[in-house]
Amino acid sequence: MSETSATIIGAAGGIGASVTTELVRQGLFDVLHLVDVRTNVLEADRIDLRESAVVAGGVPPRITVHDPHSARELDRPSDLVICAATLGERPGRSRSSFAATNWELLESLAEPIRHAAGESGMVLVITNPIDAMAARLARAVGMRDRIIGYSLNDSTRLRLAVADELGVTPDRVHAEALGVHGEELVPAFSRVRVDGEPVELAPEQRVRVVEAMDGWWERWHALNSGRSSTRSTAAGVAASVTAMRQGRTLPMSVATDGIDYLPDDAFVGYPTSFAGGRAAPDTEVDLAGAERAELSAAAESVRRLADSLG
Ligand SMILES: NC(=O)c1ccc[n+]([C@@H]2O[C@H](COP(=O)([O-])OP(=O)(O)OC[C@H]3O[C@@H](n4cnc5c(N)ncnc54)[C@H](O)[C@@H]3O)[C@@H](O)[C@H]2O)c1
Repeated sequence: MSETSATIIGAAGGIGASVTTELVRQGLFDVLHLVDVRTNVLEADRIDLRESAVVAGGVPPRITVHDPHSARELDRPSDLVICAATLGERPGRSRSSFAATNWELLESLAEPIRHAAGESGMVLVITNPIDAMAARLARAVGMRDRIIGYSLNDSTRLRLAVADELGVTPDRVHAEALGVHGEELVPAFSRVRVDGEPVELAPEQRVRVVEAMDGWWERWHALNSGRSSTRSTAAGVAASVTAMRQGRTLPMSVATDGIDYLPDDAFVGYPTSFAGGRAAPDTEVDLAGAERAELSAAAESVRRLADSLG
């Protein structure tokens, strides 16, 4: 079997380092290419990661370290390119307020990303605001069906909120939060399942669940921890890698092409199929009319934000 490899851009940051640690812990790739402007941090991490794999009883992956410029010279493309690079995000500000600065950064990284993904690699955008960043990146490098935005944390939070409301453990709950990552969420109440069976939440229960979801960012930033959600994101990225390999469907931000009630040229959180190594909205999914309308408005917002980025 050929070697599996991933490139992590922004690998020295909170999210990049946590994701890398989880990929090593779960032994998901044979080769990891770590990319950041802070290569000294990556060199230290390389030593630590290799030792951690040995302590855990596994075989360390081959780890290479690059600055963004030398990443253009990677000799073989990766199966997965993860982008978690950012500059100067201010705590407490909305995700969309980072759009201009982060797009300027991602635009400068577009060529290394395209090169690292080659002809068949997937690109997972974690940098916020993910939907607009994915939309702009797809306009810059093409490969729309290989770019996805990482929004799984929204669905995790919805599962927790539904579980709390129904008094069950979250492992029994299937729930998908669609729409704009974090800011214009569309909880797909029509698709909530407990133990695989459809469950209808009463209107007042839905209100409480929506309040729990909408208030997450404020509650998190009020703690002033200086951290982003490194553990859940790392666990979610590792779970996404496994789901992609198995060709399963996951709620992620995906190109809206093929969904007739959504605008073209946008990205939005939607049940995403990974069959055949490509990301596409799952056309079997049938949402309630109100959910479709909210999703359409969310996708319009993403398209407008992406258009505004020059
Ligand atoms: N999608 C999600 O669910 C989710 C969850 C948490 C955080 N995020 C987002 O992930 C991003 C990263 O967050 P973080 O907490 O790790 O930030 P961070 O500041 O800790 O890390 C960012 C890293 O990017 C690196 N970087 C800057 N310029 C670079 C360049 N030109 N090339 C390569 N690397 C470069 C920095 O050196 C730094 O190591 C943010 O946009 C954050 O909002 C998304």
